[in-house]
Amino acid sequence: MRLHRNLCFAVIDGLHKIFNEGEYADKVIQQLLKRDKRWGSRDRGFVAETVYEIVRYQRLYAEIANVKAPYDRDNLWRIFAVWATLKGIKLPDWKYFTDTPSRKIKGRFDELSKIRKYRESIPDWIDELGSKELGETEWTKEIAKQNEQADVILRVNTLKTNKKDLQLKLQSEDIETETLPNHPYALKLKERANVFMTEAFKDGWFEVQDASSQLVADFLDVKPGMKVVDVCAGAGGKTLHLASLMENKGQIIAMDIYESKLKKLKIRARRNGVHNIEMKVIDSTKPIKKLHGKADRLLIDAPCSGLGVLRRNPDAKWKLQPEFVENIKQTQQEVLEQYSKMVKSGGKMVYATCSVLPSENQKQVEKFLTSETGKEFSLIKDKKILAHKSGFDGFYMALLEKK
Ligand SMILES: C[S@@+](CC[C@H](N)C(=O)[O-])C[C@H]1O[C@@H](n2cnc3c(N)ncnc32)[C@H](O)[C@@H]1O
Repeated sequence: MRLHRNLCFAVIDGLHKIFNEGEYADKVIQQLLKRDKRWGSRDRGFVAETVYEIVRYQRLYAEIANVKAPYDRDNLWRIFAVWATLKGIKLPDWKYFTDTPSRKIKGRFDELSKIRKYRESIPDWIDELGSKELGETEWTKEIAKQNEQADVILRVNTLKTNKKDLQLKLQSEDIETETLPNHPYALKLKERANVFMTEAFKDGWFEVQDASSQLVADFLDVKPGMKVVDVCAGAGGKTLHLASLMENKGQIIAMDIYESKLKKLKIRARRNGVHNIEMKVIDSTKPIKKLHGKADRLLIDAPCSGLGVLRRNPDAKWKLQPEFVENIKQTQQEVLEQYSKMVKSGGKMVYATCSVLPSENQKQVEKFLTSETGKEFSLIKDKKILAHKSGFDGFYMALLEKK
C-alpha cells in the first residue's frame, strides 16, 4: 500500500479533533469524508478505517511511540508511523517519518502485546472492571472481540418488503448480502459499503441495526393492536422494529428525555412507512404518571456504559469515566422503578442494555425484583450476549411479567 499525502493529512486532522478536542469519532469521520469530492470509495475507506483503528489502539500506539496526551501534530505523526509500520506499510520519505525507528517499534509491540491493557488498548480502570465482573478468561476474550471492526448488518423493514426482495434490490445496486441464522430480519453485508446512498434505504426498505440489537424488540413479544411504550426510545432503532412487528397496528408511545432524538425518529418513521408512533418528551413525571397501568408492553432500553458496543464506538474507551458508570447504574434502577409502573397487570416489560457488565444487567434486574414495585413482577427469561460468543454486539435483555 502507498500512502497518499492528502489522505494522511485528513487522518491526522481527524485524530487531532478526537484526541485533543473531545469530538466524537463518527462525527469527525463524517466531516472528513466530505473534504474532497474526488476521493473514491477506497480513499474514503482508508481515511475512515485508519482513524478508527488508531483510535481503537491509541494506548498501545502512543506507548510504542513514546508520546503522551495531549498530542501535538508531531506526536500524532509518530503515532501514525507506528500504525503504518505495524501494518507493514513502507513509510515515504516525508519529514514526519525521518526518525522512525521501525525495528524498535516491532520489538516494543511484541513486548507490550503480552499485557492485556496495552494489547487491547484500554484504560486501567476498564480493564479492572471488566475482569472483576466477567472473570479473567471471559474478559480477555470479550475485550479482544470488542476491538474488531463490526460487520454492517441491516434489518429488513417488513412493512415495505421482505428479505429476498431486499437482497435482490441491493444486488442491483452492487451490494451483496447474506442471511444470518437465528436472526430472522437480518442481512449482513459481504463487503462494507455506504448503504445510506442506496435507493433501497431512501425507500425505507431497511435500517442499519446490529444483529444483537434486533433481538430486543422480538423479546418483548408484541402483537398487532397492542399499546406499547418505548420509554428510552432515542432515535428509535428499536421503536421502528416494534412497529414492523406490530404490522403498523395498535399504538406505540415513544418517549425520551431528549426531544432532538425523537425528532430524528420522526424522520425515520416517515421513511419506514410507520404511522402508529406517538412521540412524547419526558419533561416531568406527568407523561409517565398518565400511563400508569396502561401499557400491554413496555421497553426500557436503558442508558448504559455501552461496554457491549465498543466495536462501533472505539472512542468510548477514552471518553467513558468511572463516575459515569456508577451514576448510570443509579439511573438504571430509577428508570426500572419509575417506568415499570406503566405496565398493566398481566402485561410484560423488557429491560435491555448494550453493556456486558452483570452489574448493569442481571444484577439490576435482581435488585429491582426485590423492591416494592419490583415485587409485582416476575422474571420470565433473560439473554446475555457477549460479542466473542455471538460475533455481534454485547447486549442484555430481560423479559418480566406483571402479576
Ligand atoms: C440505549 S439508548 C436508546 C437507544 C434506542 N432505543 C434505539 O434503539 O435506537 C438510551 C436512551 O435513553 C435516554 N435516556 C437517558 N436517561 C433517560 C431517562 N431518565 N428517561 C428516559 N430516557 C432516558 C437517552 O436519551 C437515550 O436515547
